[in-house]
Amino acid sequence: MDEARYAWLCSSVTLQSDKRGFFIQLAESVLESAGADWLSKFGGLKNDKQRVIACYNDREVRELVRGTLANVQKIFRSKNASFAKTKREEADHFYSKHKLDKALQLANQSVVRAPLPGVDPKVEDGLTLSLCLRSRAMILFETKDFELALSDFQLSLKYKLPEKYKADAYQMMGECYLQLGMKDKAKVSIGVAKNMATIKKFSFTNFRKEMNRTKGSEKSGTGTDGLPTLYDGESKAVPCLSSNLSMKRSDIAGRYIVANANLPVGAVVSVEPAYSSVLRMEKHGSHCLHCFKRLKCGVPCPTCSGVAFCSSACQTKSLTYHVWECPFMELMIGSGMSVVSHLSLRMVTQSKLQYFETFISGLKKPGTDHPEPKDFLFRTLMALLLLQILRNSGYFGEKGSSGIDDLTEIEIWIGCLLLRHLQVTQYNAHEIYETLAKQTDNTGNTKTNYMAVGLYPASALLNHDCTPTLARYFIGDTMVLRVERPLFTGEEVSENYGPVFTMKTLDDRQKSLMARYKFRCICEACRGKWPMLSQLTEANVTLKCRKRGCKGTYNLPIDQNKLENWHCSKCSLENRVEDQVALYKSYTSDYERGCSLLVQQEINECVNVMSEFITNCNPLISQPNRNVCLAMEVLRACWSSHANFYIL
Ligand SMILES: C[S@@+](CC[C@H](N)C(=O)[O-])C[C@H]1O[C@@H](n2cnc3c(N)ncnc32)[C@H](O)[C@@H]1O
Repeated sequence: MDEARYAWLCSSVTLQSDKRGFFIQLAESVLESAGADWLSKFGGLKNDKQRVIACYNDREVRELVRGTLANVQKIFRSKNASFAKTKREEADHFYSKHKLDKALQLANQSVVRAPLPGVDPKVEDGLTLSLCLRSRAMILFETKDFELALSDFQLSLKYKLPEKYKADAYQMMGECYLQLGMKDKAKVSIGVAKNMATIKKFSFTNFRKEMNRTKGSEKSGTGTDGLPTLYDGESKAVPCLSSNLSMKRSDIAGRYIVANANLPVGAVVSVEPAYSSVLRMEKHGSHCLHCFKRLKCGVPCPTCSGVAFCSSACQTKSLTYHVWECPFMELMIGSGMSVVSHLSLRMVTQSKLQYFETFISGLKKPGTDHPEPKDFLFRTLMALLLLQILRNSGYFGEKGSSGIDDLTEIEIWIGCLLLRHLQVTQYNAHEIYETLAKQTDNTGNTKTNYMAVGLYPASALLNHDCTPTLARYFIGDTMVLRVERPLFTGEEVSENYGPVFTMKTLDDRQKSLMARYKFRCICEACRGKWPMLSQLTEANVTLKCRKRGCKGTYNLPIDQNKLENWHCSKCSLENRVEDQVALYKSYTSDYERGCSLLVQQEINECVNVMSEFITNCNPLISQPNRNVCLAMEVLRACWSSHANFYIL
């Protein structure tokens, strides 16, 4: 495939990931009907405002664009009380037979589809949701998931659980609190249950016994946030980065980050919550829409059946953006838009219109020029599609227009902002993933599961290197970066954008970085044409000159019977090869010990041993080295087990 076509494909998937979506049809029809002259005129426009207005108003494209946008309507997976009731009854049936897995699966379906109280009064007096939540809570109580059971009982009460079930619900909640070690809350809950006139079977004597049994085991209600702390505190200049990093600029590579102190392996140099992040649409059924935690049983969205949350707290936090997006979710899926496009929309929906109005004037500057008019045209059309969703959702309130009327000034401005987001997110968004491990596997083999994308303004300042200096993992949508080889004052601190030299050929790396990020990589691995891991053997060892700071190296001969001392070609110093080889052998046995620790699941000790191995090897041998590469891989896997980690 020629380079231009490859670049176009790489760029277009950042906009539209599903080829079958209607967006691509719109974009291609506009391209065809507009003709070459209009496209060339469009390519010459100087700013985003002109581009948005041209695509919406120009005679050559107006009918087609507005005609398609007129079809942007609320399409989402709605609630269905009768369906929810049927699923709940099936769940109850399996619960009574003690088939709890099946019961929970059906109860989950019932909860997601049940409408809010009163929406469909014909079915169970409009109270199906509370009944579904109650049924699921009973199942969860039986499976000893007391926290989840408690949350479902609470929600069932919030959603108007019928009187006759209330006393039971409070009693069960009391039991849940007790099991969770929260005796004070248990007392209150049981007290409420006791006072309810309808209570029949509750025995306060039993409760007292339980209270005494759990005496002294009170757990605190809150935990720490589980985030690691930054090495040597936070930088004042770039929040979320360690104080040992600073930003520099170069003509070729723009802004980049350097170490302003020596940094050991394992130092945490960035802990950054996402400025904005979006769950991939494929994961809506399995992960919390807001924090990306895996769902065992989701808290439903009050309006749609397409997404779920791990807790009421996440559901509440999502209200800022999900109210605008929720009614259009199926339309967005049908359009085929990419998660990066969705992220561009989320960067608007997560804040109120008034927030953007405060810096309108700042964005009136001309947008950046783009070399490819077709790419720009497609991005502008996507911005208009996202804008139309906002217009029809009521986001603009009285400042907006409707349908396919002319755009108001503020709508044009938000259209420009969306277009700006669509341009920058493709270079700056990070994939967010979780690590999957098999319960039965003790080889340390894990799989990464790509769940979401996020924007991290501080960490996005890091440039790419085909041999990363940092390992990256996620806790929720917070990104953590850790040093994975010793770094010295003044050295560049880099990330890896995907193509690592161990896995991809030089040609593939160069092609994909150019197509996707528009730069030619000149890192050490690229300049030195380093072989991939599959071509690196244990016998490939390059020794470093022992003089501090000297860059001289020596390739150790494969036949180690003929070892001779070597003179550095840079500084002429004589290096005692036998000493160096003996040292390397002793380090290699540490590496092997690290591998067996991994197999024994001694993660912390494994991290210590591998970190020491990499640190020791650093002054002795140079990259590429098979064992060092593998040790870095092991470190990445171990660290990510503290993060979004899921055992299958
Ligand atoms: C996430 S940004 C990194 C920060 C960027 N340098 C800046 O000034 O905002 C990605 C962009 O940085 C540039 N970049 C990243 N790594 C580079 C490298 N190794 N050499 C040259 N340019 C690079 C490319 O323009 C790329 O699209």
